[in-house]
Amino acid sequence: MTDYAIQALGLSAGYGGREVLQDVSLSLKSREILCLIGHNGAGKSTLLRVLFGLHRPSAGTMRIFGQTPANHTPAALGGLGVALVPEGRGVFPDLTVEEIFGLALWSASVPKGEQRERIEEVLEVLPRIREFRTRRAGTLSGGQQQMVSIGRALLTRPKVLLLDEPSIGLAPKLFQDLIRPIAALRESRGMSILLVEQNVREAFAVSDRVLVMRSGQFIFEGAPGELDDHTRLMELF
Ligand SMILES: Nc1ncnc2c1ncn2[C@@H]1O[C@H](COP(=O)(O)OP(=O)(O)OP(=O)(O)O)[C@@H](O)[C@H]1O
Repeated sequence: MTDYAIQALGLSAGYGGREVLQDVSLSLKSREILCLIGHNGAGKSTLLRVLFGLHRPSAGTMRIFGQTPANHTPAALGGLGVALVPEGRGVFPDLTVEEIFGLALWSASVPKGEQRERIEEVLEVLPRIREFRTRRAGTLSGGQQQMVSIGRALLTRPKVLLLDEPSIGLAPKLFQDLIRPIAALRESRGMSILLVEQNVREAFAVSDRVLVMRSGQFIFEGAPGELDDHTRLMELF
């Protein structure tokens, strides 16, 4: 068994002939929390979409726990244990939280007899969802919707969680309340997490390693403590 959750080598990707990711290589260790930061448009979301099979790279290879996905689709990557929580939550506003979870369980082909247990597992991590599970997602606050979005991803029991800017629209304290129980899944469930964030203070507090991206390339890799000096951080942005 390899020690790496993700090994990506030489990934390039873009849109309509414009290259956004340029020969990017990244490794995420098993049980590691890696924080990816960078300015708007640097290519962070594109990288997550490539890693989840939503966007096909024009070059490069990927292995998940040492295995090459059979094809470059979310079904194949999901089958190897990868889940993405997209930027902007993406919850269906007219559906209740229970319906959203039901749909996620159905599309992941989780047998009926196991569905209750899966939901209970998610409620253990994010207990506040219980209070609003019968409400339509469109009536929930930003933080509550973010919990639903993360909860939906956890229902598939991922081994690798890709989180795209979960703090957007949340007050720092709310983000802290959200990210800490997710980060704890590394210990309790052996999960590996790739966290794209702008809220560096809270994100660094839970991360083992930081990558900084600029114009589709990594320009820094190191421990969060190396960027405590904000002047350094500003130079990199
Ligand atoms: N579907 C798309 N079609 C065309 N161009 C796109 C598409 N999605 C993203 N881009 C472009 O690709 C570049 C990288 O975008 P991406 O969303 O990956 O950056 P990001 O680092 O996640 O930015 P942000 O922090 O603003 O979310 C940007 O120039 C963006 O305009």
